[in-house]
Amino acid sequence: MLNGTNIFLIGMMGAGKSTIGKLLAQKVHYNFVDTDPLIEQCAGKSIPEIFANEGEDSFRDLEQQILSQVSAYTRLVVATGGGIVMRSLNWSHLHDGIVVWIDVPVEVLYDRLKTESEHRPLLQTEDPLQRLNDIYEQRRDRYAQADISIMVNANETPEAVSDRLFDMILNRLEPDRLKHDH
Ligand SMILES: Nc1ncnc2c1ncn2[C@@H]1O[C@H](COP(=O)(O)OP(=O)(O)OP(=O)(O)O)[C@@H](O)[C@H]1O
Ligand SMILES: O=C(O)C1=C[C@@H](O)[C@@H](O)[C@H](O)C1
Ligand SMILES: [Mg+2]
Repeated sequence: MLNGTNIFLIGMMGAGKSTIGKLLAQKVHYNFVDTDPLIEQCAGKSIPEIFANEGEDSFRDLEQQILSQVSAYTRLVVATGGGIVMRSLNWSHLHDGIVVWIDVPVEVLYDRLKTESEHRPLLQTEDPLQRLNDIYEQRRDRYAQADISIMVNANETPEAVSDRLFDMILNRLEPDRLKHDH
């Protein structure tokens, strides 16, 4: 049904790409990969260290390289970094697969991230909520280029999101599936 086509999860930091990606991979019997830890392994340092020592452009170069390598494989659910959508070249790889935007209100993102914001270099600022709003505005049009958008509210568990997403993917691939069920 999926024919090995990769599924790429995009969206803001804290949207749940890594959490939901693992659950979705189990449901579709795919392997799960996450570009952020792959970048850390490749660089031999943490993302905050890469940002601090080499700067964001170097991080984005590594991100582009890892995405290109990952895209050579099939049967993957790929959790991406929140900023991967901003390089146009990355879209040539993303569009080889099914792209899913996990869209979460900025206030919910802020609630989730405020206890672990030290791991997100882009939130090292006086007003992280404002910063999240600014980033969302800058990226919204790119995220909206996804094949599937799923809006997630504050009360929906990762399991519920992955169940709903699974149905959305099946319905996109086989729009008549529900009719055949009856
Ligand atoms: N549906 C959800 N409900 C409640 N908490 C969630 C949900 N999804 C994710 N979380 C929590 O939010 C935090 C961020 O989730 P996660 O790391 O999966 O986001 P991400 O999109 O991969 O972020 P990043 O781009 O920074 O890697 C984690 O603590 C996770 O447990
Ligand atoms: O939104 C972003 O630009 C980022 C999100 C994280 O996944 C990491 O890729 C990194 O912290 C940058
Ligand atoms: Mg992640």
